[in-house]
Amino acid sequence: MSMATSDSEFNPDLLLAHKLPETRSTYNERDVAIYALGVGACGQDAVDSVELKFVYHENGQEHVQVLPTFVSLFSLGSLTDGLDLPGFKYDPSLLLHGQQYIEVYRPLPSKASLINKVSLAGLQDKGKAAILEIETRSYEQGSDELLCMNRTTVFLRGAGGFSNSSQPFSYKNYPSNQGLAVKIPQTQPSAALLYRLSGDYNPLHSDPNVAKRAGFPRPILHGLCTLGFAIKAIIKCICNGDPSAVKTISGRFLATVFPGETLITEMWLQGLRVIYQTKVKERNKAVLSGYVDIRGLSSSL
Ligand SMILES: CCCCCCCCCCCCC/C=C/C(=O)SCCNC(=O)CCNC(=O)[C@H](O)C(C)(C)COP(=O)(O)OP(=O)(O)OC[C@H]1O[C@@H](n2cnc3c(N)ncnc32)[C@H](O)[C@@H]1OP(=O)(O)O
Repeated sequence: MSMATSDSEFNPDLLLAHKLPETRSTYNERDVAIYALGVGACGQDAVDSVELKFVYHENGQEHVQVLPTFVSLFSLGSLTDGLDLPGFKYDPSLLLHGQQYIEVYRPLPSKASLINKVSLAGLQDKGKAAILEIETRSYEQGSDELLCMNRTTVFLRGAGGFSNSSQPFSYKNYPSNQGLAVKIPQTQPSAALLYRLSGDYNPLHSDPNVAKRAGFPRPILHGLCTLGFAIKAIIKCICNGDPSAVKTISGRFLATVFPGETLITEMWLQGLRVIYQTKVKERNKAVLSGYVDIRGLSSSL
């Protein structure tokens, strides 16, 4: 099935000039802790000395620390209701999260109100699919300080072929240049049901009938949940548990994960870049790969 518009309807100039609406995000210490639990913090040990600070702080919840992948939630506001892009049609039930790129400019406060400025960062025609990239820059309300940036790549199955020409349409407004093995605890069968409470209520992750219509035998795990598990493991193993060491996160979702599967993340340190790959143990299948740039190395490594 192709949801692409006909060539005459597709006008790249119109699409690239299209302004996307700003969104707002407000969160507090409770949201921070629910997110951390959703990506498995303290999942194996309720008093884990590295992970407890993401969920509870002895000096009060205002001191709870925020995992860097928490910022990925700020990109959802513009995406969950669907985007209205002129001359571009797609079937939302066939959408998959393809990649996520994150820059964190300073550690996030335990509660904040943010203004998210959203723009179209890329669009590619891959024939059988279209790839759409949405950039979200999040500013703290009041100080107007830029805290973080997310670039979300959505893989729209069946929406390719819209630029019927010898050179398929490809637009990107950003530069293209942007062994240690660790076992991450098995995800719980309820992992997606807990993670959705952080704000991504897409029924693909909870409703068996919606999952079947999208071509899956059962609901699949959120890509950003898998990313949260992987980056948390890197913080634990490479950053000595310090979430503020993380500067940039990049990940591509290679294959779907089903809640309850065991995730194993392998990581390799190259200077201040950690290259990582996450596999599902039961199927020996790579499901996520990417890199994390860190600010420095702790002396205990
Ligand atoms: C208009 C959009 C509005 C959005 C509205 C609602 C959005 C809601 C919120 C947004 C967040 C997204 C929703 C969240 C959903 C999920 O979490 S889904 C779960 C996480 N994701 C996955 O499980 C996906 C796992 N990956 C796959 O299943 C496959 O990799 C794939 C994406 C289906 C692609 O496989 P395949 O069709 O076999 O592709 P290829 O033939 O290998 O490659 C074709 C070209 O596409 C490029 N490519 C391949 N994979 C990706 C990828 N993950 N990201 C980006 N690009 C990819 C590949 O390089 C090929 O390009 P060329 O080399 O140029 O040919």
